[in-house]
Amino acid sequence: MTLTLIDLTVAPRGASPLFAPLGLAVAPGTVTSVTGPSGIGKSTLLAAIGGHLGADFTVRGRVLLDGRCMLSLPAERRGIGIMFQDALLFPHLSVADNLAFGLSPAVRGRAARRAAVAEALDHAGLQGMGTRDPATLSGGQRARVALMRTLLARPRAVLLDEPFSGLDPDRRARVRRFTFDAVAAACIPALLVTHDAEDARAAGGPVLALG
Ligand SMILES: Nc1ncnc2c1ncn2[C@@H]1O[C@H](COP(=O)(O)OP(=O)(O)OP(=O)(O)O)[C@@H](O)[C@H]1O
Repeated sequence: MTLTLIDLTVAPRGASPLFAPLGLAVAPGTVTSVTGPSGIGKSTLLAAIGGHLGADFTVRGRVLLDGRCMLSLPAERRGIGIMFQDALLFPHLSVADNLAFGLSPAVRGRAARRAAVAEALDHAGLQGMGTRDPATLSGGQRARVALMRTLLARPRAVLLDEPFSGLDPDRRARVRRFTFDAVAAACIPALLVTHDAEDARAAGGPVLALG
């Protein structure tokens, strides 16, 4: 699965485009970083790719996933996962139920779904914590649950919007490694919006500087 942007621009209705036309190919399992000054349109770019932009924006150009054009599809048919800064977990659901919520409907049957959630907990280093209330987890643990929840939906690409910015430097480095490894294991393309040069370096892929 490759994510390709061709001459992509996004403009608030009646205004000029936020950034010059973008061209980019993100290979499966790799992370391309998106940097740029505040307000240049990084989050708006991700929303446009994911299909979450309101009608007050005009998107031009093309977004392809394995050659298939995404822009005419609604968000739910694009299969593109998004993870935001301070990714929120549902406070009224246990950690395991938060993960189950993200799980793709393609995983059928109670036993298979339970096994998939247990595997995700294992992966996130949270064995035995499925019954916990998310509020009792550390910031790093919550970030890992949020990432696993995004990946359990089996997205065909993933967009990460400052997902590490709420974490202290030590946790940040560990969650970052975990995230990039998970993207590689899922073999899907990822875009990472970040203000942090260390994030971009650790991502290992090209850096797209807007503005
Ligand atoms: N509904 C809207 N109508 C017009 N302009 C908007 C609307 N929503 C956002 N904008 C503008 O679009 C621009 C891009 O915002 P966006 O949040 O994508 O920037 P960003 O690069 O992600 O910034 P930051 O790094 O601060 O998160 C901003 O200048 C913002 O003021």
